[in-house]
Amino acid sequence: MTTPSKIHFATGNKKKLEEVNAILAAGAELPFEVVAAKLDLPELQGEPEEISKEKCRIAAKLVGGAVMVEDTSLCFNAMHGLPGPYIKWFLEKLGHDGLNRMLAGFEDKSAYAQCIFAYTPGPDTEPIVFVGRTEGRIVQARGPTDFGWDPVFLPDGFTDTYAEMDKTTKNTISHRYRSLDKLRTYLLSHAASK
Ligand SMILES: O=c1nc[nH]c2c1ncn2[C@H]1C[C@H](O)[C@@H](COP(=O)(O)OP(=O)(O)OP(=O)(O)O)O1
Ligand SMILES: [Mg+2]
Repeated sequence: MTTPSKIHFATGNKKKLEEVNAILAAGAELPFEVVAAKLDLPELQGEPEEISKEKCRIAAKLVGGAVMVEDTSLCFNAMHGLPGPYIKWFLEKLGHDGLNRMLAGFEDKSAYAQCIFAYTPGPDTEPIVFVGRTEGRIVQARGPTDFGWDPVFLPDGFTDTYAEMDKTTKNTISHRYRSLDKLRTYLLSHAASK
């Protein structure tokens, strides 16, 4: 289906919106407009791809048009991918120190950040998903604490945590960048020819 001229990015998270805007602004000019829709979307459970799709269906009904949403997971390999999509509650209840303590009994501190964008051109179309992952490990909190679990995630190949690094660096290596870049490529390839 041809990419519409206007797509809503539905989220309740200001920091996500800032990153999405920055990532899109750093790329080629887009033949469509992305507008923010501040929605309080439910925290669903299940497989991450299904969560993103269902979130997208709900948002598309609310907005009544083309929508993109994303759901972000933080997955501990020692725990076979948990907390995964439930990281929001673990972070809220346990804090950065508690996330480290969860891994105290394990040698393996490796983890990956995963973002799954889901997009639909409208409420009657099945959403499609784009998975982006960044591998790393869980460390003691370092850096500003203004965005979620950024202080405890050290991406592989870096000495700075997500929180410590420049925003522009995070936005070229992050789970969110990798997922959104795939969605952008898809949307561009389906745009009406100019
Ligand atoms: O890059 C990130 N760096 C650090 N923390 C992050 C990041 N991205 C999401 N997060 C946090 C927010 C929430 O505690 C959980 C994901 O839950 P998630 O449902 O996807 O986000 P949310 O409820 O804040 O916003 P939304 O309205 O889009 O669902 O991880
Ligand atoms: Mg959420």
